[in-house]
Amino acid sequence: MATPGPEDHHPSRPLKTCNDANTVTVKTLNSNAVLATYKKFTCSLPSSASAQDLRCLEVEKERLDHSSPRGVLEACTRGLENEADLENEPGKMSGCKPFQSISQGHSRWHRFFKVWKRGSTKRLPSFPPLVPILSRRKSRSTRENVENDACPVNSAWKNFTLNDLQTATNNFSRENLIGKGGYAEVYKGCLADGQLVAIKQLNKGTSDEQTINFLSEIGIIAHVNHPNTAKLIGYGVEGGTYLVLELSSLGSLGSLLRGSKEKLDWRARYKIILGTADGLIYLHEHCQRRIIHRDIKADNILLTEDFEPQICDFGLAKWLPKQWSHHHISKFEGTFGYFAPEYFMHGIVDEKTDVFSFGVLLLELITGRQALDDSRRSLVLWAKPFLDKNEVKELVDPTLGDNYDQQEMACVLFTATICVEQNPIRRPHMSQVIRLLKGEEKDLNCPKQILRRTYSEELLDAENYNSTKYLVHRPQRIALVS
Ligand SMILES: Nc1ncnc2c1ncn2[C@@H]1O[C@H](COP(=O)(O)OP(=O)(O)OP(=O)(O)O)[C@@H](O)[C@H]1O
Repeated sequence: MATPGPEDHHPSRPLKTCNDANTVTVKTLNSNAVLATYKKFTCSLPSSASAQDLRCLEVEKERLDHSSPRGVLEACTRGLENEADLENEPGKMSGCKPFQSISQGHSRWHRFFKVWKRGSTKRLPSFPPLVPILSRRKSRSTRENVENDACPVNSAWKNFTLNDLQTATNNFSRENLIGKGGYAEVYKGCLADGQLVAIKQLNKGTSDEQTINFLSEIGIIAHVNHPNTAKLIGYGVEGGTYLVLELSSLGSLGSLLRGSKEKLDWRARYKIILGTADGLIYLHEHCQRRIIHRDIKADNILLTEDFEPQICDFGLAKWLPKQWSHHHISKFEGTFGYFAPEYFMHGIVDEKTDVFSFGVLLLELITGRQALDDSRRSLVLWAKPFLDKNEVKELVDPTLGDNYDQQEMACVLFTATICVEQNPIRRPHMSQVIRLLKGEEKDLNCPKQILRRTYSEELLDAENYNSTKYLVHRPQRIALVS
């Protein structure tokens, strides 16, 4: 099976539209829906339900699941509504002032949550309301739970006024523009106390889309705290939606790889590789929630002055409840060149889709080439024949010359090879990846035997592999397809 390129189009897949050069959103075409009650949906999904219906179910599951960003935000909305209700009832709020840390921006947040809520309701035209309608007189303890456990707003974050942000960025001058993505423009800023920051202005799409992107990203970043993930300092909700992050002074790995690569010697590259792997292990395995980033790419790896990588852009990230083997999505977003085949072909999202993207990133760092070249050819397809024959000289970035540690290079090459395996089962988990990168995995020379240990030979046949088998052969976990 070939790695899908931008021109490939699976006959059963929806049409795709481009937001910018390489970032795509593929909109699902709605077919005739067979709608069932929620109960029916949860017991057995009707085979004739459209992708849109299934997406609706996914949204509702997320709303019910307080471990998902949408669930968290829904809980917040209820918290705010209840708070507002109680505020209208004199005496009910005594001694309890929820959301004090954001009181300044309260009405704005309240409006945000309303818009967000409207956004998600819009996607549920045919479903009965699934979230139990809570008593308008909720107990104080329930309200506190919502505040303490669910609200994504961290009290350490600062709520910046528009004036603060304008002053910091010289009124968002072009000279301060340091990055552009599919959803946002990023400006360098200097705060009143001298701290250098990156101010991400989410200004693409409709205002509802901006709100949803903002809340999705903030809902994930609230739970992320690792040396290799981007740090949020605060936010702004006046005159737009803004995230204020610590500035990574070297910018993105993508911009360094596209520019002159002198700075990127092998030591720096190997450090970036190990740090990014650590960040991903944290997201997948050690974070409070199981987070799939979904858009690992060179542009989303920021670098501090000493080349410490920081994974950024959690706009597409997903929380996966522990008991789900994977998530099945019907709206494709991400970046061509980094898509895992099962994501592109079947909409499957799990840790292994991030592992594939990480493998592409490794190839970029080894070769100095981009995930898609100027004629939009895939780096994976270019590299495969050389990887198979272990033709190191052909693969290694000419700007490195012979200035690299051969042992480290061998480990990185091998890891890249198995990370971009077509069959996700053959790919390692991130915790295996780090051991492979450091040369600590014992049986480095016969990895396929190690990786095969829990699955049948048949499943390892990439040619015959398909998503149905993938689901059927993972019975220990519930495959929730939405
Ligand atoms: N904290 C930061 N420090 C320095 N540069 C940054 C920072 N955050 C973002 N950037 C720059 O801005 C660019 C765009 O940022 P980001 O990827 O978060 O935007 P986006 O619109 O969400 O992108 P995408 O289209 O990938 O979703 C990055 O590639 C990087 O060059």
